[in-house]
Amino acid sequence: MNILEVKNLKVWDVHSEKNIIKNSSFHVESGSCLAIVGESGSGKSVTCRAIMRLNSSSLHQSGDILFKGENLNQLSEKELRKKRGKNLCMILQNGMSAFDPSCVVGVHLRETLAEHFDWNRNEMEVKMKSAMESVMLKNPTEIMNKYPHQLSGGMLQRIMIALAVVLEPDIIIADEPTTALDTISQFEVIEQFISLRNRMSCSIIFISHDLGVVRKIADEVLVMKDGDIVEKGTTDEVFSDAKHDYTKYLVSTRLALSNNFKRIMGEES
Ligand SMILES: Nc1ncnc2c1ncn2[C@@H]1O[C@H](COP(=O)(O)OP(=O)(O)OP(=O)(O)O)[C@@H](O)[C@H]1O
Repeated sequence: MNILEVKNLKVWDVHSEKNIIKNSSFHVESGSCLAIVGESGSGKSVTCRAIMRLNSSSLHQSGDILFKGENLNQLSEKELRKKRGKNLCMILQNGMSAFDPSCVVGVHLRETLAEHFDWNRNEMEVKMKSAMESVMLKNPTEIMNKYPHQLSGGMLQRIMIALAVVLEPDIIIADEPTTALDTISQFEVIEQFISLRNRMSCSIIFISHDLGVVRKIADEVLVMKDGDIVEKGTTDEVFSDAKHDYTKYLVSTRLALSNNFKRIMGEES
């Protein structure tokens, strides 16, 4: 069953009249992970933000975004707000931008949970603590009393994943969630995504430049170039039998890069 079906999505800039997403159609199966790959500027983030209807107001969009059969493109902003977080949850590149810098993270977490659940403060803290421990964050109480700038990028990403564990969304959209992290934190955050996938039955849309990670985490891959989907298929198909020249190029150059990286790190290629 498809949890999300995007049909004929078009996004354009009303000022420049540039077509950013030309005519995209794809689906996400329940419980599966779809990776979106493609060069910088190909339209990966705009596609994901269009699903959540979070693009800036100068970008207009048309088409159908069917979430469990309901067209998100036709909901009012108020109706959609109820779905963001609880049904569709977005984890961004930079954890710092997701948190309010003026309050400790516990306040932000409680405010988010209060929008969706009737839990009292104690119930919220118990659930958040257990979720934070499950993503290997030690001392959750201490962390909840810190401001975002007092925590590392990797910790903030893991707090976002812990929040997703508590919210139990149907779909998590992760837009290059490890780009801003150092190699060790990247590895830890990816491990948490894989464990999240295994524990929860949620679906994931995962944008990444790292084809090594995509190969590890995704069931299906969608390749974008200049606002078009040039290829889609299962991860095995795309990596072993790419049809489009651009995908072949991407797979050969990116895997060569990651093999080189492994060699530098002293690992087998
Ligand atoms: N608010 C905006 N107004 C106008 N153009 C935009 C806006 N946001 C994105 N774009 C343009 O849309 C195109 C696609 O951008 P997008 O951020 O989706 O690329 P991307 O594939 O996610 O790239 P990256 O991998 O670098 O994040 C780019 O040409 C970008 O300049």
